[in-house]
Amino acid sequence: MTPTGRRGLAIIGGGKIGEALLSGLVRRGGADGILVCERSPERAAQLAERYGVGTVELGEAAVRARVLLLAVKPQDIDVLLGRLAEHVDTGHLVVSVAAGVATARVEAALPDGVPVVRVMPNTPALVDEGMSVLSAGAHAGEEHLDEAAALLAAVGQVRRVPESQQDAVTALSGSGPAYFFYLVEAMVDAGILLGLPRSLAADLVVQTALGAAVMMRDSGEHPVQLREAVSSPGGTTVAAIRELERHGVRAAMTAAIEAAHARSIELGGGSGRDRT
Ligand SMILES: NC(=O)C1=CN([C@@H]2O[C@H](COP(=O)(O)OP(=O)(O)OC[C@H]3O[C@@H](n4cnc5c(N)ncnc54)[C@H](O)[C@@H]3O)[C@@H](O)[C@H]2O)C=CC1
Ligand SMILES: O=C(O)[C@@H]1CCC=N1
Repeated sequence: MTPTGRRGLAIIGGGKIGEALLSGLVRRGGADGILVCERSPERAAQLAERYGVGTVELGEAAVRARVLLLAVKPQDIDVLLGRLAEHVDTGHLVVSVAAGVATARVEAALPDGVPVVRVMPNTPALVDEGMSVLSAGAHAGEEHLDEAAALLAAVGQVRRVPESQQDAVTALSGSGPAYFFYLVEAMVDAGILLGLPRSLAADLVVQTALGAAVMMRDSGEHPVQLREAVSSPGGTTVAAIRELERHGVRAAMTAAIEAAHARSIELGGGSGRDRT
């Protein structure tokens, strides 16, 4: 049963991803109906000022909000769930974005039957270009998945996967923005090495990254075809790509994503199971 008076969403944990989601949701629908519960009073005050949202204690969040979005570190999730359990019932929808943490682990800490949806978002939600991937827990139905999807669609794209794929998703799109930032950092540094001013190098690389991303999204062509179109015979691009291959950049990327996958499993204490 859902007590009347419960409405909207409470974001529990207003850190980097909590803020990324919050900013997009407020931009899209305003601050009304969004609460933030944040352990650090300074951070809570900062978010209240920045986004005009109300800040609440954990118990009040559960009394006032129907959807509880848990955005604390995997290492903090058990303590949070322990405190949350007495305030939650089956009328709530619990959405967890904690990397690696299986829905079964969240469900086990809460009263029986509480619907749980696991989501892996990413920080481009800050600019409405997020990628959020959803999986249902044992007590979450289509309506819960739809509700979580509608929420996250406000800040970017949404996909659904079986929960067993969530650690791979985490390694690819959850952590993925950092790989691109790292690459851009390296390219800007190379431009500086070649004598360009930092701000010009940064502008060139960021616009190039954006243009390349839009082409990959909109052209309908495979990245290999797009790369071939840049690579003139005997030209500059093939000279550069040969060095990337020689230094094992492709293999390094594979190893990096495998390491993120392994770490996601480790953080969660094991791989998530799919619903049967
Ligand atoms: N940063 C990212 O790009 C992404 C993070 N995630 C996941 O989101 C979660 C949060 O990550 P970040 O935002 O990067 O961490 P963060 O450390 O920036 O934020 C966590 C926030 O939770 C607060 N907190 C901790 N325990 C609390 C409690 N009991 N009640 C209220 N607030 C509490 C902390 O004070 C902190 O502000 C993690 O589980 C991570 O795996 C998922 C996708 C992307
Ligand atoms: O690094 C992390 O653990 C989190 C999960 C995905 C992105 N950031």
